[in-house]
Amino acid sequence: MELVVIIFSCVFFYLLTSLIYNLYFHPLSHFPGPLLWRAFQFPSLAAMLAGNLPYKVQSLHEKYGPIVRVAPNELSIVDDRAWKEIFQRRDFLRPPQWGARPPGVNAHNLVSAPADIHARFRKALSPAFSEQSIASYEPLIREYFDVLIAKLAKTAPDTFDMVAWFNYTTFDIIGDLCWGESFNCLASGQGHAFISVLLHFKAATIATAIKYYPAIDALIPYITPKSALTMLHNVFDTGHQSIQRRIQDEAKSDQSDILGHVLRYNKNNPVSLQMSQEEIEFNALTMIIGGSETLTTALCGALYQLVSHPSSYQALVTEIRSTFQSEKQISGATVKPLPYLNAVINETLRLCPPFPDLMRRAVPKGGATVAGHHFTEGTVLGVACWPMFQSSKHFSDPGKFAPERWLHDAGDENLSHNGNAFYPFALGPHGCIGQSLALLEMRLLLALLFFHFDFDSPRGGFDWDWNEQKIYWTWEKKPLSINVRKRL
Ligand code: HEM
Repeated sequence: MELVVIIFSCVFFYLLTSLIYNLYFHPLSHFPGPLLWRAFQFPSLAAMLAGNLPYKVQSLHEKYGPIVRVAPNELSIVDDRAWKEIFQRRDFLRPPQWGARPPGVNAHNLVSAPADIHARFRKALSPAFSEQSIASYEPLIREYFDVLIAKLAKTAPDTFDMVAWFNYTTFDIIGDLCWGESFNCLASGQGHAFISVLLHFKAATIATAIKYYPAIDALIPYITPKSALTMLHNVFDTGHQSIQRRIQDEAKSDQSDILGHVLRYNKNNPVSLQMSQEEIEFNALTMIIGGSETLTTALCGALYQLVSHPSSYQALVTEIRSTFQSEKQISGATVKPLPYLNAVINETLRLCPPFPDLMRRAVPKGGATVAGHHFTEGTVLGVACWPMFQSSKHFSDPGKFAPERWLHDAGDENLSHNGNAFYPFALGPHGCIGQSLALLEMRLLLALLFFHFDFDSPRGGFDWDWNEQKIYWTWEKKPLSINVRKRL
């Protein structure tokens, strides 16, 4: 009994002193935010685990202004200067809780790597993401898009869950580019068992939240169900075997895909600059996750918004069908300059950003000045696309889907955008490595779809709002039922 009293007293004393320190003596104590969030870590973690954090952070910015204290040592910033001041610096790294590696994995990936290893990875991967290389992937990408179009055309008019079909497409493509093997989802019309393991973002947020409590984190290896670890190891094993098969396949040695570029880079560089086999495997997995779910979100977002906004839908259809008389004319090069298509993509990435949540970085040694404030080493600064892109300081009528705001001759002075606030792919050394690939895929697929088909929603509108969906780093997407008809 006495021991219990001692333990409770210690916990109470610890919480009380933390509260007093965090509220009155912490270097961030003068920044505004709700009392419990300023005092303790758990409110922001609870919002994250409930799938509400970006929405909550947005409402806090509306109440408290451009800088909000969202945890004792963490600020969220919607001042547009923060993008460049944080993300263009190589020494601003993700806090340790956000770059953890799965149990049993020794290699780093782009997300977990310290600055020097990260720079080595980006150098080794850069040939695979040059404009020239991306253009060389187009025939492979086009093959998958043609399969998707054939599948839709086969039963159209019909209703499809486009979340599933976009998922099949993006996974097949990135699997082929990174592992030299497709997941064959499009051909089979079914998801791959492996994909559902990769898309356990909810579980990943739980694992991250636990990292904030080292005592509980230490117990994780003992309390994690064996089945979960087995599933994870199967994923790594599948990746290992696919990459081995690809390396040993003589016929594919000159193939232009992401893996091919990395293998050629290794061949032509000293060991100190190369990526090890384990590093290639872990990074390939990272790119498979980063290069599929993000694109699925963006494509679903575009379809959701266009079907919900008939005048924007019509403007896009007119642009595509008046530019192209035959499908053969549609290519990466011919879709790139289309103004309305690009405006739709920007507006989609603003209202349905594939990474809506806080991107956190720790202030490096020596401190740093961001958004006019000086911060000491270790302070965590976060920028989140959702509250940044929903801020009326940066976008007029921010909740409205209005691709016209991105056109030079919008004809509506009330629609504006602040380009300095808009980095849906982030920027700098940790910015999205796949940005050009993503833009190629989005432009090409949307152009092909709107060239071939007409779309609408089954009940004349969706009975749910995009931003009702929960967010676990990315959106937990509801099925997107769409009527697909061949164009008249
Ligand atoms: C619309 C599509 C996409 C969007 C909006 C997007 C957005 C982003 C953002 C915001 C980041 C920075 C995350 C952070 O700093 O925490 C990022 C990083 C990354 N993205 Fe993308 N992405 C997209 C597509 C892709 C594709 C197609 C790939 C394929 C390879 C990819 C691979 C990656 C990787 C590997 C990183 C980590 C980069 C690093 O830390 O050096 N992404 N992406």
